[in-house]
Amino acid sequence: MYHVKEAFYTLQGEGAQTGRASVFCRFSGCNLWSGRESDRTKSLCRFCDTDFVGTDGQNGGRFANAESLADHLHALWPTRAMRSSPYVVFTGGEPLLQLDDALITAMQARGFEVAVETNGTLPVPPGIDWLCVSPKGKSPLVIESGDELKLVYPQVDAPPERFDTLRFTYFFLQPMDTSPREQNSHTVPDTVAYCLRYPQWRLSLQTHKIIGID
Ligand SMILES: C[S@@+](CC[C@H](N)C(=O)[O-])C[C@H]1O[C@@H](n2cnc3c(N)ncnc32)[C@H](O)[C@@H]1O
Ligand SMILES: Nc1nc2[nH]cc(C(=O)O)c2c(=O)[nH]1
Ligand code: SF4
Ligand SMILES: [Mg+2]
Repeated sequence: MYHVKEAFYTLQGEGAQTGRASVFCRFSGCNLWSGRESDRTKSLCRFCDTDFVGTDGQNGGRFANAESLADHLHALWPTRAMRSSPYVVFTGGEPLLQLDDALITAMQARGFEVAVETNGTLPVPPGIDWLCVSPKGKSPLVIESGDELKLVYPQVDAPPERFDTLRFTYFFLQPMDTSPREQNSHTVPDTVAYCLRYPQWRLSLQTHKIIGID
C-alpha cells in the first residue's frame, strides 16, 4: 500500500531540472519529522516547508499496488506532450520510505523518467533516472553519489564543506525559506556569497514559490 499526500502536474522549481514539466508525487510521512508543528523543534529536520501528513491533498490517496498508482500518475501527464519524455518526481515527506522497484518499473513501463528528491538517509532502489539528495543537519547520510546534491543553506550542523567531495554531478545551495516563522532576509545573500566564494556550488532558488505555482 502506498500513501500519497498529493500529486500534481507542474514545473520542477529547483535544481538542475528547473523549468521542466513534471508530475509530482508527494508521499506521506518522513523519517526526520512527524509533520506535527509541536514536534518541529525536537526533530532531526526542523525547517521543512511542506505538509506531508495524511492522504487528503489534491489527487492524494491510498494505492493498493504499483500499477494503480502508476496509472493515477500517468493520467496527470498531458497526452499532447509527445516529443518529450514524461517525467515524474517522487518527493514527500521522504519518498524512499515507500518508493520501490515495482513502482519505478511501472512508471518506466509507461515511458516516464523517474526522479527522486530524498534526504539521503535511506538506501536507494536501483534504476532511478535522476537522484537529488538534500542532507539534513546531523542525520546520517547513506547516499554518497547521485546527480545533484542540493543542500539547504545555512544549516549549523551541515556545512557545505562536509559534502563537497562526494560523487555528484551538480552541487547546489538552496537558501533556507523560514518565512513566516522568522525573518530570514539573510539566507539569500548569504547563499550568494558562498557560491561566489566557492564556485563548485551553484545557487538553487525555489522558483515555484517566486512565481506562485505548486
Ligand atoms: C520537502 S523535501 C521532500 C524530500 C526529502 N524529504 C528531502 O528532504 O529532500 C523537498 C525539498 O525541499 C527542500 N526544503 C525543505 N524545506 C525547505 C526550506 N524551508 N527552504 C528551502 N528548501 C527546503 C528540501 O531540502 C528538499 O530538497
Ligand atoms: N514546483 C515544485 N518544484 C519542486 N521541487 C521540489 C519540490 C518538493 O517539494 O520536493 C517541489 C515542489 O513542491 N514544487
Ligand atoms: S527530510 Fe524532507 S520531508 Fe522530511 S522534514 Fe526534512 S525537508 Fe521535510
Ligand atoms: Mg516543495
